Amino acid sequence: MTVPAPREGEQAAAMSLYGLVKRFDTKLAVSEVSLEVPAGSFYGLLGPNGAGKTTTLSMAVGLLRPDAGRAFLLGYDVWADPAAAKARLGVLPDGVRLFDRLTGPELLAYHGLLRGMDAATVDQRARELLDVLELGTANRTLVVDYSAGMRKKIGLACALLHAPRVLVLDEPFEAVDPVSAARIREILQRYVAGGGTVIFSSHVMEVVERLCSHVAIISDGVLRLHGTLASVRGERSLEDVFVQVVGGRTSTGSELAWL
Ligand SMILES: Nc1ncnc2c1ncn2[C@@H]1O[C@H](COP(=O)(O)OP(=O)(O)OP(=O)(O)O)[C@@H](O)[C@H]1O
Repeated sequence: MTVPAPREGEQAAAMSLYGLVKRFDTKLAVSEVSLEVPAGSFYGLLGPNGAGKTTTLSMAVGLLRPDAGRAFLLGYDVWADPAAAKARLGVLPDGVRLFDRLTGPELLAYHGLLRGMDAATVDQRARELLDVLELGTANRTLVVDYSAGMRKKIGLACALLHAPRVLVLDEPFEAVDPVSAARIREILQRYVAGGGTVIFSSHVMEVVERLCSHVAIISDGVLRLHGTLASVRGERSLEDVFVQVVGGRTSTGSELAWL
């Protein structure tokens, strides 16, 4: 496939995807997904379970090699020039695979070293992140012993540590308590107001409706709708649009009658 070369740097879209395809055996998980995420947007990727959100985002950030298509991050080819792309990117991956035999501060220090940051900056930012995300009291706990929500939060801290230009977050609010969710929303809103771009996947319409400037809806590996929140939603609620686009089985009223 011929792909127009996106502009690099300041003028580039935060993320450009061209015809991404991924197949697992006979299952076509992602089918020709193309998407442009404007710099400075708060972009929500919506879809039902198994729609292909994680697979798409994994290919977009260089964690899963596409069968076809290309992904650009701020104009840098994620697969051909991974160092340039990944230097500008923070990722909270699905399932948050972490080096979990470390404490939170150790994990952040390790991430900082991998990113080539100086120790004093890492130390100062790590302290702030642990404090803001209310992980400071668990400083001596190994990440392996963290709860699911705490793992999400330390994963987010790792993604933020090097102050990336673009954040890609897989279900950042999943398993997180309401107080922490509010804190995370606040951090992300401030980050976008400061010029950053957030792309995140979610099932929660209310969160997407509250935060996002743009949304995309994916189902069965196909991008069904995308654009600004206002253009996708129109006069309806996002949930109505989602249900209409994604479809789903209609209740007969007699299911699970034995229950
Ligand atoms: N490693 C894998 N091997 C085989 N099939 C896979 C693999 N990863 C994903 N799939 C399949 O690809 C499809 C898309 O999965 P994906 O995890 O991208 O969906 P999702 O939209 O993130 O779902 P959820 O909201 O439930 O997390 C699903 O049918 C899933 O079973």
